[in-house]
Amino acid sequence: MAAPQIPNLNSLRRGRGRGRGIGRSTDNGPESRPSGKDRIVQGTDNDASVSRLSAVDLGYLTDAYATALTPRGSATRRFPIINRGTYVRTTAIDQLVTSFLGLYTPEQTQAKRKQIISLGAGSDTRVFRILSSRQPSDLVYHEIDFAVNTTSKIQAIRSTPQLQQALGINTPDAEVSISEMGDALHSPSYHIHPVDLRSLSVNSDRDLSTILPGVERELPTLLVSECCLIYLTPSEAEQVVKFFTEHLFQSESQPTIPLGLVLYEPIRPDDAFGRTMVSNLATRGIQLQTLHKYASLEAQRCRLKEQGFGDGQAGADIEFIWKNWVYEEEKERVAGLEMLDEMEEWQLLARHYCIAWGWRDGSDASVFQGWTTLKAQSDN
Ligand SMILES: C[S@@+](CC[C@H](N)C(=O)[O-])C[C@H]1O[C@@H](n2cnc3c(N)ncnc32)[C@H](O)[C@@H]1O
Repeated sequence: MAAPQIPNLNSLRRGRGRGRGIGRSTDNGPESRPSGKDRIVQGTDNDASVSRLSAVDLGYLTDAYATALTPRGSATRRFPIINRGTYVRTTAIDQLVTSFLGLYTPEQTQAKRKQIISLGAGSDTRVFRILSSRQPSDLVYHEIDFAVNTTSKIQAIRSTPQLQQALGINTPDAEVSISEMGDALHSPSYHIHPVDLRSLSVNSDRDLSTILPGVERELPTLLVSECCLIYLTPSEAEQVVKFFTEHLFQSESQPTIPLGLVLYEPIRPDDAFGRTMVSNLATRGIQLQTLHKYASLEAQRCRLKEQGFGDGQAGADIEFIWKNWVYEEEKERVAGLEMLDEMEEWQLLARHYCIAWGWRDGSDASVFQGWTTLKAQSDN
């Protein structure tokens, strides 16, 4: 990239960016005029970042980037059961992601490049944790969210050298561009897209490179929906997944690309705890729209199979993962951080959230090999 096009992240201001052809992001469907419901959904990211910071501050998680990505003044100590839930959810998804990425060898980065696309990434810190440990990068990481949330994230990146360093974009010659509106960011290993997922349609006649610039259609790819698709209607959520399985990563001219999906979402809405969970969220205007359709682990596995991940589907609730994925020593460490005397409440809460994962091997069965060894839950 020629020097005059390289923006300085510290001095860039809204509206002065000189992005490489990244225009104003007004063409992404329903988000141009956010409804009240959309605003509430966008605001759920705040809850997620505050919970993450609470778990970090108390020693559950190590995450050097959580403070920079939580709105100033909003740090709050969560209840012990919430902190433990955040710990299990984060470390379990980390485990799935690490297994997908495989061992890091700086010499072979080009040969083994992979791609992650995080749906509704909000202020998630995973990209900073991963890229800071894989330089030079063997990974292209994409994050999609509403423009309001991508703009805040980009503002945090602009004002925090530590975040820029993690992304490898802290040097004067770094190839990075930010859109005029300050809502899209593109660099060799990291892209932030201000896109309403509901605008991703298999019937779109738009040039794919303009919808999600930087996506490499030939790389083994992992989609992550950490509490995101649940806010869409069942048909919208299905359309989003189809966009990737049938449109972006499927073409007659290339062998099928290895593709996986990791979901984290609530389940079991129909028992007493589930009903209370749903009605508590409803009082805040939050509706978990796919919850009844994918109400059990079995329903999640069927969903994955039907929606293009035919080579493997598995899932487990958070309680199962705590019991079966966390080593005894680590359990003791975590249990020692805070008194958790509401054991029954923890179990109830943890049984109402799950992680489900599914994949198709495509041209390379080794990509998701590691997932076959993870302990999954066979019941409902
Ligand atoms: C509960 S937050 C989770 C954030 C992040 N994945 C995490 O776990 O920390 C849900 C996120 O999904 C995003 N989201 C929900 N519906 C979306 C849509 N239609 N398009 C883009 N992003 C969406 C919200 O804006 C929000 O940032």
